[in-house]
Amino acid sequence: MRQNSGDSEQQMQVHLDSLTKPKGSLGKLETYCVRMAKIQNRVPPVIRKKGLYVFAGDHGITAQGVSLYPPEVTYQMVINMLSGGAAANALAGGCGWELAVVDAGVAGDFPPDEELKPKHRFLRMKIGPGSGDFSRQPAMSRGELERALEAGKSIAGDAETQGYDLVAAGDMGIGNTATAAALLTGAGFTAEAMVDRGTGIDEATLERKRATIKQAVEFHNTPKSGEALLEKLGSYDMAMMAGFILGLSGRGIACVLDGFPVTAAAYMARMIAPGVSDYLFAGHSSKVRGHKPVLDAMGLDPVVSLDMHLGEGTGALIGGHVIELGVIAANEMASFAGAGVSGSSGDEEAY
Ligand SMILES: Cc1cc2ncn([C@H]3O[C@H](COP(=O)(O)O)[C@@H](O)[C@H]3O)c2cc1C
Ligand SMILES: O=C(O)c1cccnc1
Repeated sequence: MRQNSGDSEQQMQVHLDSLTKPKGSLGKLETYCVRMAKIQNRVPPVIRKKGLYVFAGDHGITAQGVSLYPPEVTYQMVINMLSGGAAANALAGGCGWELAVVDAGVAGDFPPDEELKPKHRFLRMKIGPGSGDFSRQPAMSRGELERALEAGKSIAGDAETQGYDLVAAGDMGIGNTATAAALLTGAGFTAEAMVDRGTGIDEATLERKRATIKQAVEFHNTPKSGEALLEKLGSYDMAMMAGFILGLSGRGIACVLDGFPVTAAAYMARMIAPGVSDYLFAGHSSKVRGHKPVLDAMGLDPVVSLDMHLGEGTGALIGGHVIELGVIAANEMASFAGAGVSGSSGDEEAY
């Protein structure tokens, strides 16, 4: 049922209260349904198709030794993901999501599709072969930033064309936890709170990563705008992700965020257009120390907290699955009247 006025939240709560369960007993699943109803302007909301977009790109900051893994893993993991072998493939399959891999800025040329034979859609949108090492130069030019944001917005259009009611953003890029920490430190969080072990660096490397990020943020002394931060301290994949989130505005599509890198990109998008918060969900809270404080600052309550720290959209898929279960309940449950079940004697919720 489509709503004509801004009453979809209230109508959704009335619908939930009419179902054969104690009032409010589906807890946060009800909150998710109410938010979905508002985003779709539809009571009850529907989730017909779901799409995960994994944004891949290389990060010049890896030259400073901030990751445990070599940068070529980004390219290799894109091939692995297109062949179906990554964690994102397993979880997307398990939760019924379609997956598309986006080459936003991987260093290295991929073979043509005839040779690659990708099992998933591969969106070739490379802005450049890896972003600049932001400890000594801007991550990208203003022109590249604009192209990355535009490409991301066009992917939001793709999501609508594909018929997705729910999308998720995932990341694949060695060094991206350093980039995320730099963006958020530049935005005003402390490096101490934002820099963590990523793929599992040791104490000495963590110390170097923290010092590198502090120095880079001071070096650029960037104005606190989403665009300026992405240009100086970001990366092609982060900028494209931010563009994707911005481009979802007004399309009635909800977006589930993944872990620390994706949330950093979303934070940049929110600095550019605060209204993006209206259609964002936090799929999970990752083990990276900075993730939860940033979600708190964005007013987002993570659906699950499973100590995951993988990326690729894996946490978003699990959180998105929980949201979907709420929507399924709202669509499939009988009402008190329909099932001939007696309603409550009062109006109050017990909890
Ligand atoms: C095999 C492999 C698969 C991954 N899938 C996601 N990431 C995640 O870990 C990386 C970020 O951590 P850091 O900033 O420490 O490099 C990114 O590639 C991110 O997508 C992976 C990392 C590896 C090694
Ligand atoms: O929080 C995440 O999503 C994350 C953490 C470590 C490495 N890659 C991603």
